[in-house]
Formats: sequence, C-alpha cells, structure tokens
Amino acid sequence: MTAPIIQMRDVAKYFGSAIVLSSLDWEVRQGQVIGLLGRNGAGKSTLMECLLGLREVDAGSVRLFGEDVAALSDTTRARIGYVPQKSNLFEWMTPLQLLDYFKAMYPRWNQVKVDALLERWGFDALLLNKPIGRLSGGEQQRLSIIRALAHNPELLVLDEPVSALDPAGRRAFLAELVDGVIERGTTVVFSTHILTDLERVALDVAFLKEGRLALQGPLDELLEGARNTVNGRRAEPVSLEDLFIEVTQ
Ligand SMILES: Nc1ncnc2c1ncn2[C@@H]1O[C@H](COP(=O)(O)OP(=O)(O)OP(=O)(O)O)[C@@H](O)[C@H]1O
Repeated sequence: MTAPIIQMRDVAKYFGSAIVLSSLDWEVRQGQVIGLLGRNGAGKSTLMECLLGLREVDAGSVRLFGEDVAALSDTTRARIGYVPQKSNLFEWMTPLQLLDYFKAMYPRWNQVKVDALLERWGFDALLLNKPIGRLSGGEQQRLSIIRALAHNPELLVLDEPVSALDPAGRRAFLAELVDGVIERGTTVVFSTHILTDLERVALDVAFLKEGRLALQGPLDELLEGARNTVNGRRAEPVSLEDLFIEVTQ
C-alpha cells in the first residue's frame, strides 16, 4: 500500500503556555477531499502550517508523501499547493512578475491553465501590471489561488480560500475546485466557515477541537449518524450547522 499523503503522529504545538495541538494523529490518503472545521481559534491554520512544515511542531512527527516534513525533497515540495488564510504574496511585484517567478520554480507549471484562470477571474492587463500590494483583498486571494493551482499539485491545502471573495468569485472558485482539481484525483484539505461551500465540495469532514481531530468521516454518514442518535429513533435530518455546534461546543 502507498504511504498516506499526510501522516501526523502524536503532534503537539504550543504558543507559550497555550496548547493549540495536542496528541494529534491524522492520516489523509490519496484522493481524499476533507473539509476541516473548528471554532475560531481551534487551531486549523496552525494545523495546516504544521502539516506543511511551515511551523515546527513541539512534539510528534509529520510526514508528507512518506517524507519527513522537516526535510522535504524539492520534488515533493513541487507536488504541494497552498493557499494561506492571509495573502503571503510579494507585494512589490505585479501579478505577471509573480507568476513568472513561480513558473521558473515549478517544472509542471501549466501556463494554459494559468492564462485561462486569469482571464476567467478578471485579470485584465491593468490588473496584471499593478503592484500586488495595491490589489483588493479578493483580487489578492484569487491570485493566491491561481498560483497554488498552477503547477497541478497532488496535495492542495486551502486555508479559508474564499473568505475575501464575493459570491460570484466563490462560485467560480468552487466550480474550478470541483471540476479542475478534485476530478483529477487531487488530495484536498480545505478549511472554511461557510458550511454551504463545504457541502458542495468536501466528501469528508474533520472537526478540530481541543487540539485534536474530534470526529472525521464522510459528510453524509456523519449527518445520518447524528440524526439516528437523537433519542435512538429516526429523527429529523440534521444540518451540518447543527452537527458543527454539537461537536465543537
Ligand atoms: N504566532 C502565534 N503566536 C501566539 N499565538 C498564536 C499564534 N498563532 C496562532 N495563535 C493562537 O493559536 C490559536 C489557534 O489559532 P489558529 O489561527 O490556528 O486558529 P483557527 O482555527 O485557524 O482560527 P480561525 O477560525 O479564527 O481562523 C489561537 O488561540 C491563536 O490566538
């Protein structure tokens, strides 16, 4: 059997005396599409940063594609795409310069896809040549998504990728995610507070609570299970919002 795409064992992460992740175990297999849920401050961004090796863990181990995340090879790095919650793009560059910069780093860069997304997502000549620092929040987020998708990653980690997008932008992004990314068998970890988006995209959901993954499974099974546990009788359907409140409170 091939190694899991993500494997975290007994991971702990502290900020000073605050325990954010504790004894956390997680395995994500190839092709899984997981919506990561948790209340504000539960540690979703921290978990994503730790799993990508952007933050050092205080205990435990993290492996990506079977490799220790602290010593990832360039080949494995090139298999990963990440959209952080806060844009981390070079603000003094223009979108065109930024995309050229990353293009040189990734052997599998798909310029046809980049050009199609730029056009579909409203990057005209004016926007493409403006310093990134002067783009709106939503424009920066769209650019960050295009950058993360451009090299056809096999693992895509998205930290609230639609938080700054208007409804049309969100819909366009979700369509791209479903048709252009998930269809290709990409493994996706996706955090959001917009539960309707998650219901459209995620096949599995994982709830982060008190530093651990409190519950994970196929979304439809979790909803069905929650409905069947009410008084032991078949009850009214449970919404994902109900389940979120029940699991995370
Ligand atoms: N660099 C840091 N230094 C100190 N504390 C931090 C740091 N980064 C995050 N924290 C704390 O760690 C906890 C988890 O934060 P994190 O951003 O991972 O949560 P989250 O689940 O992504 O939240 P949200 O849903 O609000 O985005 C919070 O209590 C936060 O204040």
